[in-house]
Amino acid sequence: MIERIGQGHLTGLYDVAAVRQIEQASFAIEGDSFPMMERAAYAIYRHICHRQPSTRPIVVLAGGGNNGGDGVLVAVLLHEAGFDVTLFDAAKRPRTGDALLAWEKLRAVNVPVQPAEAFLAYDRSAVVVDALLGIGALGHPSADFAALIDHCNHLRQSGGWTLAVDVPSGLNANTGSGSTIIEADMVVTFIVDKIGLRINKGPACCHEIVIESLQAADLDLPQCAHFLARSFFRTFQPCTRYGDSHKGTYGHVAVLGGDHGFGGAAIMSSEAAARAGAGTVALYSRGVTIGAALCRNPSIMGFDEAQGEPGSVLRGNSSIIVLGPGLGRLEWGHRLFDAAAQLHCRTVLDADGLRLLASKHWEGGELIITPHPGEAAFLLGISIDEVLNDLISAAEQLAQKYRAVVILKGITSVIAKQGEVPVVVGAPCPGLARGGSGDVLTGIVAACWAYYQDAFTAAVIGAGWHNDAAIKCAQEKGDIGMFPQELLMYLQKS
Ligand SMILES: NC(=O)C1=CN([C@@H]2O[C@H](COP(=O)(O)OP(=O)(O)OC[C@H]3O[C@@H](n4cnc5c(N)ncnc54)[C@H](OP(=O)(O)O)[C@@H]3O)[C@@H](O)[C@H]2O)[C@H](O)CC1
Ligand SMILES: [K+]
Repeated sequence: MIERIGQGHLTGLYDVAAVRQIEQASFAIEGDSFPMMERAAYAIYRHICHRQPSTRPIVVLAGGGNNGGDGVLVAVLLHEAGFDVTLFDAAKRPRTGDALLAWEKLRAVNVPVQPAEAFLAYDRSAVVVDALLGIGALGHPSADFAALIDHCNHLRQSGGWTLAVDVPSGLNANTGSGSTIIEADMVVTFIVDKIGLRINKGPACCHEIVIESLQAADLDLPQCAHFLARSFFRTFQPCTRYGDSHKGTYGHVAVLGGDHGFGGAAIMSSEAAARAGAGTVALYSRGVTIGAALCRNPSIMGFDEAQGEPGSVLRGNSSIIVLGPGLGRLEWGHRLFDAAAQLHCRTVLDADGLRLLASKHWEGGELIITPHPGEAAFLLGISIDEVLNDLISAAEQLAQKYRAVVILKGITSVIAKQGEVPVVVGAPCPGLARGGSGDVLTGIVAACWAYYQDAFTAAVIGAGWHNDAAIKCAQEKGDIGMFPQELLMYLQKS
């Protein structure tokens, strides 16, 4: 259980196997599977009516499976309501089961149908309903499907609007991976929220996700992860100050690092800890870095390495150490890493600190580690593709191997701890794709850990808060215009 986050804010993310189980249980209760397909189609139809003018042309791309079946029934509903709808048929073999029943309905009302290849010449600014592939897709889309997906994305770039049925075609609903994927303005996903929509490439292809439960059976199945939506930060202020508090109430963060050439990383991390509300923040670094840090932010305490040992910057063993930003891989960094381990304080470990963790045994305090997929691959001794193809498992393996709370960074981040359901946080923010974003994250997470005693809570709230502030910052400054340290000014903006 995560401190401060009510269960209502954490929603379940499921894999395809769980969806199939729920589907089968629902069909058994209802004694028929077609009514659920009809409810799916009606849900899509309602969203289109709500979002798009009835004068806009609508294209339905329908595959041969049940995802295509949903699309076929949507075309029927739209046609009956007077929309200008054309269905492009991408089935490669005769339809069967529910998909065939849907097709017979379409034939009965004479919806205009064209072969899928004709879509490649379609150039109107339309609403496209993507019903090519759903949770039954196997592997990458075939070449002809990939061409349809590319053309759909091209139309969207030129003013189209795309709604994906259940899953954007080309996206693996379990792993969030894919080569050619539909970019959907809206994804109407059925029964439960699916893990692949929320991790890896999923969030970048699903601009808005709506879950339609379709009155499915309510089974208590294991969740792959929980999801903490950004909306949590609309009402939750992570570093609330209380009237009767003092600086000691909010803990102490000590950033150790910033070797020659990398001073900025340690400066950003310490500044982030201060802005995120740690009671006191100290930076232990090279003299030149300390000078620059104090010029930027005199509220931190700067300790030149010439003045003493790293331990001198702690305030008792409840201090939080940040180790990694600007640590470097030279002898200086190695010494600092060994010295930090000896202090036995709770430690947030990132960047070069993770490289050292892979080669040295950590006998220090409790750890939060914050690898990106490349660092995770290195720490686990596997390839980056293996990490990306199962981010949840990679995060869990790291948590177990290093006995740490893990923030596996990506478009969204996966937070894992042994014995806890992993949590996915965040939403795409291209402005974060630059050096320094991770340094700022470590400072924010350290500050959160200084006032929430629980590491998992600090990691979840810290990672989500960093992402939320970054999105607000990018909205004002632009993805290219924002510097990582500038997101700190948005930590308290509602
Ligand atoms: N009543 C219900 O069953 C409901 C189903 N819903 C919707 O159904 C889909 C899942 O449907 P399913 O038929 O299991 O699978 P899909 O339609 O997603 O995919 C199967 C078809 O796709 C072809 N396929 C598979 N992989 C590829 C690929 N890599 N490239 C191209 N084509 C591919 C496959 O073709 P074959 O030649 O292999 O037969 C099938 O034609 C679910 O997502 C929902 O949308 C609703 O939940 C409502 C109730
Ligand atoms: K689809």
